Amino acid sequence: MTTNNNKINADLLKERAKCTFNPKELTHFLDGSEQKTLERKEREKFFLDDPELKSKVPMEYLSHKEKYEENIRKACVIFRKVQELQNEGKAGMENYREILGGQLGSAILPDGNPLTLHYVMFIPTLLGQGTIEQQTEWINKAWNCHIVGTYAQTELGHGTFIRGLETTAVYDPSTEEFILNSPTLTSYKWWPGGLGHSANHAIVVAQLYTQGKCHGIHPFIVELRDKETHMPLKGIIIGEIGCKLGMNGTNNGYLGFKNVRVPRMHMLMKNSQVHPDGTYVKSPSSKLTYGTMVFVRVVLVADATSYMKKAVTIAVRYSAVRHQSQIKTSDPEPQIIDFVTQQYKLFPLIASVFAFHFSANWLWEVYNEVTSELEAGKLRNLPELHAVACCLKAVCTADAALGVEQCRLSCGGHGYMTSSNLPGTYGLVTAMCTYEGENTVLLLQTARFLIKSWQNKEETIHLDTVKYLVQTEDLPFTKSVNWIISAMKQVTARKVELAAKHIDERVKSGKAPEDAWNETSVELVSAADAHGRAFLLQTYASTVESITNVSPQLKTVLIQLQELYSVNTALRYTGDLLRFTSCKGKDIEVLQSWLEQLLNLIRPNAVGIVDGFDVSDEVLSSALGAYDGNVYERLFEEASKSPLNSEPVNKSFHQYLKPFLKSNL
Ligand SMILES: CCCCCCCCCCCCCCCCCCC/C=C/C(=O)SCCNC(=O)CCNC(=O)[C@H](O)C(C)(C)COP(=O)(O)OP(=O)(O)OC[C@H]1O[C@@H](n2cnc3c(N)ncnc32)[C@H](O)[C@@H]1OP(=O)(O)O
Ligand SMILES: Cc1cc2nc3c(=O)[nH]c(=O)nc-3n(C[C@H](O)[C@H](O)[C@H](O)COP(=O)(O)OP(=O)(O)OC[C@H]3O[C@@H](n4cnc5c(N)ncnc54)[C@H](O)[C@@H]3O)c2cc1C
Repeated sequence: MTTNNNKINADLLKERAKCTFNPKELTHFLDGSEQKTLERKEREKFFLDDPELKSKVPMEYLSHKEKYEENIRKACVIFRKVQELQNEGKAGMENYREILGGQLGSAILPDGNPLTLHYVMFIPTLLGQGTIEQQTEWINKAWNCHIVGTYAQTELGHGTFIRGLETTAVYDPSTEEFILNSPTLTSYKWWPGGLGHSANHAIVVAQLYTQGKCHGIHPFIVELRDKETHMPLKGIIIGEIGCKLGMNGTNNGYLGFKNVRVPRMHMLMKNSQVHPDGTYVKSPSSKLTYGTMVFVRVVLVADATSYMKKAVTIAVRYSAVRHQSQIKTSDPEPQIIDFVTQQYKLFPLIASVFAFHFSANWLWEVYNEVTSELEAGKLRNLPELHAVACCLKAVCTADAALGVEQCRLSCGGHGYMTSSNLPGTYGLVTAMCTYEGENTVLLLQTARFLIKSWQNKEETIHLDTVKYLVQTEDLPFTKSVNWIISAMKQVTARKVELAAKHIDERVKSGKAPEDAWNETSVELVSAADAHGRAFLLQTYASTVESITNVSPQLKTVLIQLQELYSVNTALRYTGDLLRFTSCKGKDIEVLQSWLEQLLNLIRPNAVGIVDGFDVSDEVLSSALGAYDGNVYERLFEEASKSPLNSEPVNKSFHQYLKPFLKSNL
């Protein structure tokens, strides 16, 4: 998509003129500093200005096969450039976050990157699960892309219940090898990104058998394809799984094994080991095998934020440019952003970008702290990290998927155009609700931790993220963010208490604990969701309160957005507030009118705030969302790229339509 620098849309000019703060200051705040903004822009330029990373034809007009071929071409260019950055000593986490994620990554490869799994799961698993010797052997090869890997865990029959995986790895002490097999159709690996035709290695998660005993699932490094010819190696059955709702460039694959032998040292042995004679040494915690999933859940919260930033930027700018209908018959057609229902659709989404951003930062820091502790053999904080990562991943990706769809709907018919980039963005975001742990399943993991926390009150008081469960009180209603936070905590605590009580009652009535859990699971999911909301609200409030290094103008906007996020959350949970706190119907009316006031306060700054997100036109890739607001020109320009418009009459007219018309004469 080209950028028209000539003319800025008059409505956008007006919007920018009335903005009460400096959007650049917001950009620096979100990036972390002015220097970090410069680095990000330099990085974007480094990738986006490369002619090799531009497509001649819009990707959506390519066939499935062509799409893959174009994607892998670009992915190789991207990774070569990533290596260049590495060689210049610029291998920071931000490079990977942007080039693999929803910001820069999805601009260059809007249908997903077939090599993402190499960096996001293959290398992290080698680092997290390999011994020092294994890392020495594999990391350099992987890091320098002498090999390309993926993470093959999910099978046709099992994605969630990984203890039920069926792929087997049986140890043979006579050759000191593992023999991998796929004993059933349902044991075939199914889904791994890049597995179809890109990766030549995989971390394969399989049931380990040694000395006649199964020891559960473990990770193995398996070479899949010949280094030179790329042909599948003997005993490897491999292919691509076909078209999906979105992400059709990620080359997800299937994989089966027929007596594939790998050396003993191809089992990643940092946590548990198999000795040459077949003796098995147990891991200090079987859950350490699940470590890569925790890492990805943590980074997905930040990634969901990037997609939301893009979608709301598109929808808000478009809403400022688009005129439709009438508010007063005497007046011209208003900008659709002046309809309060439109503001209600979009402004809470703007606010949620900040909520996600602050929680994602918090989660990343805590993840790093707990990972250092794990390295030192301290496992104490892993359950709490797992619980909070599960619920933030679930809540933020679910909200992001709904939010992107809301943005699409808010753009009316033009939002349905591929060239708005909202359908494609939805395709990428909705997948996040399923991969790396299906959201309901993850909420149930958090619920498990909440129930245990409720039952062990003495310990819970020392756990930062859940101590409120045993400390909450039902404060009298006030029109304040503090009341909303305490009320949402109260809602969560009462939901956890009730769920615990109902499990207990079911067990007492003779139900097995597992059945009692299942029968209570709707309540459990709801409690975990509320916990996620309370966490987002609290983190938002603590972060905004601690900000001292911004101008009063920006601080005012940040507070308004925080208030909007809080009030909107409270109104989404009206039923729960009335049920579990002493607030009354009239208090809900106060919240409703507060929400309306906030929409009105944010209205003049809406375009300024999304400008402050600083998503460049190339990254936005949207006819509706570009900085200049020349929406209609861009829609036409994109339509002209349709291959059908390359000739005035398509040959099918003579072949089908004309004979049909004639036959009706
Ligand atoms: C070094 C280079 C770095 C560069 C990287 C840069 C990265 C930047 C990237 C940014 C962009 C991001 C772009 C991302 C694109 C990503 C594409 C991803 C593609 C998708 C991949 C996948 O989907 S991989 C497959 C994922 N699969 C799953 O998630 C499966 C879900 N299922 C499970 O997790 C589990 O099976 C389960 C939790 C549902 C149940 O397990 P199990 O039955 O064994 O457990 P129990 O329920 O019995 O629980 C037992 C006990 O263990 C606790 N527990 C469970 N899981 C964990 C865990 N992970 N960690 C810690 N503890 C765990 C559980 O709570 C129980 O505890 P109790 O104390 O007994 O209650
Ligand atoms: C785009 C994409 C990319 C992926 N990439 C990879 C990859 O690179 N590597 C890899 O290994 N895997 C990958 N996956 C697989 C992914 O991790 C799984 O699809 C995911 O973990 C969900 O598992 P499932 O498909 O078996 O769903 P299921 O578990 O079958 O879920 C179906 C339904 O059952 C419900 N359900 C299941 N168990 C429970 C329970 N215990 N309690 C309550 N409800 C339950 C779920 O909530 C859901 O509603 C990918 C998936 C997608 C969509």
